[in-house]
This record gives sequence, C-alpha cells and structure tokens, in this order.
Amino acid sequence: MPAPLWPAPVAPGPVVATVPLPGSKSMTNRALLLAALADGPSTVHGALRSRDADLMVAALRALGAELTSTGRGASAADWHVVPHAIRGGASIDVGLAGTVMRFVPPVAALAAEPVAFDGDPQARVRPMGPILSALRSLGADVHGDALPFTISGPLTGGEVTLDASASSQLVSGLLLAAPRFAKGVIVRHDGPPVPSMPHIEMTTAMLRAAGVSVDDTEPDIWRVEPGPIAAHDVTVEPDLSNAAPFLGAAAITGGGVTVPGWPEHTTQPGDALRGLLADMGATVTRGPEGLTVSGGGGLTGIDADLHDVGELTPSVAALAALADSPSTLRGVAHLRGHETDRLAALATEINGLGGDVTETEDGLVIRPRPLRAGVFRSYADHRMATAGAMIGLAVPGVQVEDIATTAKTLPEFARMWALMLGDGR
Ligand SMILES: O=C(O)C1=C[C@@H](OP(=O)(O)O)[C@@H](O)[C@H](O)C1
Ligand SMILES: C=C(OP(=O)(O)O)C(=O)O
Repeated sequence: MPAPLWPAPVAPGPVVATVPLPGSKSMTNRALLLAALADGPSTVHGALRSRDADLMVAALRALGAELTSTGRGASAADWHVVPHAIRGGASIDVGLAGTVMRFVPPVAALAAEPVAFDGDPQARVRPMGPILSALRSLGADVHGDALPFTISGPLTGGEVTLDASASSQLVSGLLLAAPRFAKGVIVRHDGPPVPSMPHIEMTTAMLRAAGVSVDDTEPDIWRVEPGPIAAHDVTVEPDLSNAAPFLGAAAITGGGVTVPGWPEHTTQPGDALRGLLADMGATVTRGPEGLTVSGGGGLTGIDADLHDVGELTPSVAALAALADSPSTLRGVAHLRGHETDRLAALATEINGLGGDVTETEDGLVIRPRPLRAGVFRSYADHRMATAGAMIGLAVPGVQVEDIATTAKTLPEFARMWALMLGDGR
C-alpha cells in the first residue's frame, strides 16, 4: 500500500515561534546503553521517546537490563535503569537505527549465548562489515557480515584495526561497551577520514563522565581501559539536529524561531547550525530564552564541507534549493549508507519539483530554480521527510510521502510543525 501523502503547509507569513525540542537521539541511546552496563542503577532524565530510542530500550531489556520510565509527554521520558548481567538467547530488532545496529552488538558479545540481530529491509544494506569483523578479531563468534547476523561471546577485547570511513558509529559502538571487555580495547582506524567526529567525541565524553579512562590523544586511535562504568544520573540535551528544520523555517520565511535550552558547550554536531545558517544569511543570536535564528535578508547559497555534520545535509540541501545562489555540499559520501542513499534521494526529489541538483562523488551541487507542486518521497528517512516539509513552506502544493517516518527521532514532528505555523509562542 503506498504511504499516505501529507500536504506540506505553506507558511502563511514569516514564522515566529518558540520550539522546545525533545532529547537528542544520539545522547539518549548512549546514555541508556551506558546505564545498562553500569555498576548500579542510574536515571536518564529528559530522554527522547521515538522509534530509535524505543528500539534501544527493547534491545537492552532483551539483554537483561531493567528499564522503567516515567513519561514526560509523547516524546520524552525519564528512565530508571537497573543493570543486570548481560544475557544472550535473544532476538533484537534494530529497525533502521544506526545507533542500535552498531552500539548493541558489542554489548551482546558480552554474553555466551547467541543473540540474533535483524532490522528493516533498508537496514540490511547499511555498513556493518567493519564492526562485525572487529568483534570477531576481539574474540566474538559472529555469523554474517551485514544484517541479519548472529553474535555470541564472551569476547576478550584487545587491539583491533578497522576502516571506519563509512560511519563513525563503527568506532563508537566498539568504545561504548569496551570498559566491560576483559582487556578493554585499542581501536585503530585505517582508511579515508572518519566522518561525524563530533559523535565520537560525544562517545568519549560520555564514557569519561561515567569514570572510564579513554585515551584519544593520537589521531585515529582510541584506547579504553577495562573497568567499571559508574552509575550516574544524566540529563539529555535537546536534539540540535532536529532543530534544523525549525530554525531553517525562520531563515526560509524571514521570521524568527527560538529553540530553548541550547547548550553553551556540546558535542552535538547540530551546534554547527549556528555557523551554517549565519553563512546562508540568517542572524543567529543566543539569549536567556535560547538560540534564535532570524531571517529576512534572503538566503544565500554556500560551499560547505559537511563531513563532520553529515546528518544536517538534508536540511541544508532544502535551504540551498530555496536560496538565491548555488551551493556545493561536499565531504558526505558516507550519506549513501544512511537511512537511504541521501545524495541520490535529495537530488531525485528536489529535481522532481523542478530543481537543478547534481550528485558529485561526495556531495551535491544545488542550483536554485523556481520549484513547483509535486510529491516529495521520503524513502523511510526522517530527514528526507523534514526536508520536504521545509521546501513546502515556500512552494505551494508539495506533498510529503510518509511524514510518519519522522517517528524515527521526532514522533511529534507534524504536530510541532503545525504549532510552529500557528501562533507558536
Ligand atoms: O553516533 C551517532 O549517534 C550518530 C553518528 C552519525 O553517524 P555516521 O557517522 O554514520 O554519519 C550520525 O549521522 C547519526 O545520525 C548519529
Ligand atoms: C544517520 C542518521 O541516523 P542513524 O542513527 O540511523 O545512523 C540520522 O539520524 O541522520
């Protein structure tokens, strides 16, 4: 059955709104996993509730951890996590969540009994080979080189070299569980540059906050000492990558959008939105009420290397398609292994509305053209769906296929978008 079409609302005028955002997917799933491996009970405050977070909760429960939540509305929760010995004999659904498919197998490898992993059809083509080979060489028994696969341990840990150029999560996954490996881990990357380095810094920062000794002083080498992961309470920051469509709405319509609780210092790559939106002509200010982006002076194209902040690409591409000069987005070849081949998907869908986008080996060249009504397909990719919504603010008659796919990280997206376009404040 074809997915329903969502008529993307056109902005009735400059969008003026304050948009509180639920917790970061990346921090939520790291915090829950570390809590499940810790030396006592912890609470994760302000965690995201979404498909990816729910899949992480289900995976950790299947491996023996006890997680109970106090709801905080549709997309937020406080989780009380009680760790228990990791046990296998389970089947785990990773959905389309990179954080579940790369972070949970090293945890499963702590158990002797086999654990089976599978996910959505599109998950079966996402890069897994390097982390599965690494786990094999660290002592796990692994059947398969991609989803579906089965893994059993217990692994011992030690030194391993892998090519993590396809995804930073291949490194983060090994590091997060490593304190619990008998020998810890030394991970060496050998290959083209690792993308999304801020996400690896998020991993090392959260490990250190749990008392783990991590040495990342040499480029492309990470050493994690074996030892306890300290139980501690964590408060998750708002999801700054999910701020992109909302802040972008201010830039597109010449309005002003505020996101409360924008952290002063953060490892989230979404913080790069401040510079990217300013480079495209918006005014970015920080005040006690949060981070505010104001538009009004038009949108300028940019030449940007998004290698470190690849997950912002769909939103930046949507802005670029509506700008008044061409843009070149580079450094994001790894996006071909995200939820879908995002470079192909963005070029196809923007061109389907009359745009002029060409794919390069590692990015996109976007020449703005007057766009027209049409269907914008989302390919089960939450960030494609929100990119379509952004274009629809300025182009009447855009219909986004399967807006519900935003549930991966922001189940309330359509309602929040409508609220932003209403009186907002
Ligand atoms: O570790 C994480 O939480 C993430 C790392 C990045 O993955 P890649 O390095 O595969 O781009 C990012 O794109 C993804 O959305 C979340
Ligand atoms: C690439 C993304 O997700 P995942 O965690 O599934 O890799 C993303 O959210 O943009």
